Amino acid sequence: HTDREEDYRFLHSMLMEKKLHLLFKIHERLRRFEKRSPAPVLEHAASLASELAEELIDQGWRDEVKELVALFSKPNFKILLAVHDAVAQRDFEPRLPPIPDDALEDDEDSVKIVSLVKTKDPLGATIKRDKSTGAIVVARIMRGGAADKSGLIHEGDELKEVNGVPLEHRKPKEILTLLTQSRGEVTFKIVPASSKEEMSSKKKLFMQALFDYDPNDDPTVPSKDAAVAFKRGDVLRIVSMEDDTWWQACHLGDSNTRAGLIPSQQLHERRVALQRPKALFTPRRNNKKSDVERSFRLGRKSSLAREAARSRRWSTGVHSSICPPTYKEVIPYHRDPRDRHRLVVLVGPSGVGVNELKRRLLISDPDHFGVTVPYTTRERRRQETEGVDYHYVSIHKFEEDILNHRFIEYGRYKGHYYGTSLDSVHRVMAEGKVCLLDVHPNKIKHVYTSEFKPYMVFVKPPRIDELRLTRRRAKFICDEEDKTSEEDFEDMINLAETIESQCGHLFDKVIVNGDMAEVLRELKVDLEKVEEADVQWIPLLHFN
Ligand SMILES: Nc1ncnc2c1ncn2[C@@H]1O[C@H](COP(=O)(O)OP(=O)(O)OP(=O)(O)O)[C@@H](O)[C@H]1O
Repeated sequence: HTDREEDYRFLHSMLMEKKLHLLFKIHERLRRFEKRSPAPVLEHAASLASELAEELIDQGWRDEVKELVALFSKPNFKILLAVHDAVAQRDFEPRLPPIPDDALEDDEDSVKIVSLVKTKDPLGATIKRDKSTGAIVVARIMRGGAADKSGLIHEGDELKEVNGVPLEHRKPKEILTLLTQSRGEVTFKIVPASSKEEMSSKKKLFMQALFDYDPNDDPTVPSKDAAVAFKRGDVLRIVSMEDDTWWQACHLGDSNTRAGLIPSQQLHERRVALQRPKALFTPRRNNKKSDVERSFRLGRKSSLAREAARSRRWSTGVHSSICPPTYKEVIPYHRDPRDRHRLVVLVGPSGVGVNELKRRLLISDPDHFGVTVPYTTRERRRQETEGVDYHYVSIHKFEEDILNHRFIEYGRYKGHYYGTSLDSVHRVMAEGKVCLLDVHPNKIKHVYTSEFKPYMVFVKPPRIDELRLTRRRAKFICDEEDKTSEEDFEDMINLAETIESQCGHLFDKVIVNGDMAEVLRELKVDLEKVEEADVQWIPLLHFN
């Protein structure tokens, strides 16, 4: 922040600078071309240009020819072509030195000399001491790393020397130091493993991480440099599952194609099991009244509906097998613009603000978003409209639909049925809109299908102090009577924990509903990103 005029003037002149605009243009072009992965057509553009210039001189002196020859002679253009050729010839890659003479004198005919050039990246290999023979062997080769790319070092190979230093009687730690300290060319003397089967898995396997992992916080990782950090929701391409404890994976969206170590599902499950299981939490209070299910309404609550919402509490019986979230197998989905939008499902503990978020999203873009119209058996009120507020049906019809499994969920309140039917979701989707639906965690399975390909959003309360502050402030602004008690806030937080621990693996996005404006913005940006993404990641489960 500044008030100084000269700063403004500087900023203004910088933003008006033609060079800056050109840089942006180049940046945009590069981004566009990057997606096409262009390959050079020829490797000697510079010499071609000079040959052409010479020939053109003999072609007479038409204006176009003159212009072209002048262009060819410009230093900028020449440099551009030289850079092009360097890239095309991959001239930037380091050159390997000749093989040392003494290597050829070795009488062990099975010994192999391998020279690799080490950049600042690690070599992409881990070593261990073979317990039976005492030899130093290559334990793992990271897919895509320098060692792997060379194709010359394999798992199980015995390392005899590094840069002429014999490794006999050396500890793996000492060898690691030797390797880390070496820069540029590194020469290995290797006894190749007798026979090693290459892992050849034609099928690509993608896993979405359901937890955050940072190798820097993990004292048990075999090599921090060789490991891959990731966040919940990131997609990893698994390249090897041979090892029970450490898988190898590439981080998608990362320009680095080198594979690294990630904890296997088994390892992470074991680690979580050693921690105190949160899922065994029992809520402090019993539910006040019967579990009158969902609020089948959209707009601001009428006093009656508010009363219903207060008496209603999510059932804590969120039944699903308790297994810690690790990875979820996903497959790429390229949405055709003619395809229906994915269903957006919002889940959260009662009172967290699921309906409020849904309502605001809808208001923000009613042409894009749509919500289902609930069914009810109660009488239509004077100000209500059929098909807008509710679909009014008879008890007989409602019960028939229950038997025919037409409801995603339904409940009874003051003797009347209320419910959301699958048909109403279809209707919104058929209009070409993004259908926003809120469901009880127990009912997720009804919409967790390949047809709906739901994008699951978990709406979570913020920490108690922020929850208290935001809710009370909102009540104050709306001049509403504040009946939300401290216990309600605590229940909400506890229930959110239960839902997350039991259904966390189903959620694509977790959003903390603190400041409403901020949350709305975040959710909109997220939903836009999902829609615009070239590839969306859908759980394989949807297709089973
Ligand atoms: N971020 C927020 N800041 C302030 N107040 C909020 C926020 N989110 C929701 N609220 C308020 O909290 C109350 C409960 O929200 P809402 O009705 O959307 O909850 P819900 O999750 O749909 O619960 P229920 O299923 O019980 O209706 C409403 O008065 C709403 O305006």
